[in-house]
Amino acid sequence: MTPIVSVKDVQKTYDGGFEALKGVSLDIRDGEVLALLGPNGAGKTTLISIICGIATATSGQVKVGGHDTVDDYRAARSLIGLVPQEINLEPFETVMNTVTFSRGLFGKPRDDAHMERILRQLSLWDKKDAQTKELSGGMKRRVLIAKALAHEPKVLFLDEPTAGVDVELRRDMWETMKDLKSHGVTIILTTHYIEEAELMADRIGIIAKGEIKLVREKEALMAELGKKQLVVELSERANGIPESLGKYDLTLSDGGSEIVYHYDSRKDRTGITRLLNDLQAAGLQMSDVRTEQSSLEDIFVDLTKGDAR
Ligand SMILES: Nc1ncnc2c1ncn2[C@@H]1O[C@H](COP(=O)(O)OP(=O)(O)OP(=O)(O)O)[C@@H](O)[C@H]1O
Repeated sequence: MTPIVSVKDVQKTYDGGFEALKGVSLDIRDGEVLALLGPNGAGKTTLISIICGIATATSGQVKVGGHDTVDDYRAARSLIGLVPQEINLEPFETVMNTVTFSRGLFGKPRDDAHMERILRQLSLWDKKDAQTKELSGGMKRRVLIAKALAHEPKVLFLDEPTAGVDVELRRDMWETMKDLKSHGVTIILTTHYIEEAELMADRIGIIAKGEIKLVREKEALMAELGKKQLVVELSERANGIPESLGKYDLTLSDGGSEIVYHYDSRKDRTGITRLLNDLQAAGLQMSDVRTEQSSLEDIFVDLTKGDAR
């Protein structure tokens, strides 16, 4: 399937000489929710700004729906809705006018039915005549989404939609995102919250120091969570793994005082009982046994260690 957004070798050096993106390539699939996780200053906003045509790449190419974001800016931009991090609404304007105006900016004809549909979908219909300054923080964020959807884009970028919002509002936002996805909108969301990525995303991308470190199906990452390690502490250091234990996935660690067994905890037979018997039969004395599990958080911390700027 042709990706709805294709990013190829995008590099960005800001005027001061700082390299914020170091050759990023990424394909976004039609209809998916992709969560971009990364520490502060990783380059998430820079990447989104380049895709949306707000910033220019120093080199590389971005296409949206097959349209080059530089050569064919208008066509590419009209397929994109952007919900920024900051709330930037006209305080004295009504919700309806705010959203209608956004549609007009894209040269789209007035469409009252579409306006009603998105305002209802975002639970803002009751507030259509209210001035934006009269709205709660959560409603203002939903108005930003309505604005971004006003011109019927195919792809919606949400830059940290739930940063600094309370738990209840975060849940509301998640419901809104699920609803939009069910209506076929492709969603790219940047977040610091691993829980949010786990809950919302079809795929998870990890970005750090201007580089994409990993893009994986969430299910595959979850399967990774199923991978566990059994660490067997030995009473005496071993020089190597005995040949009789060659059939197990074992590594020797901590200078030979631990044997680590990698296994899949979701399987019916983990092989642990057999391994412990075989260790004993091989003459290895065990002093302790513990299990360890890798989580998305571990993977994230591992990949982005020391990368926050
Ligand atoms: N206009 C600019 N001029 C110079 N440097 C900039 C500019 N905008 C961003 N940067 C730098 O580029 C890097 C990436 O910034 P960016 O805003 O893309 O990160 P981010 O991943 O979105 O971070 P956060 O999670 O804090 O929003 C940072 O080191 C930032 O200081």
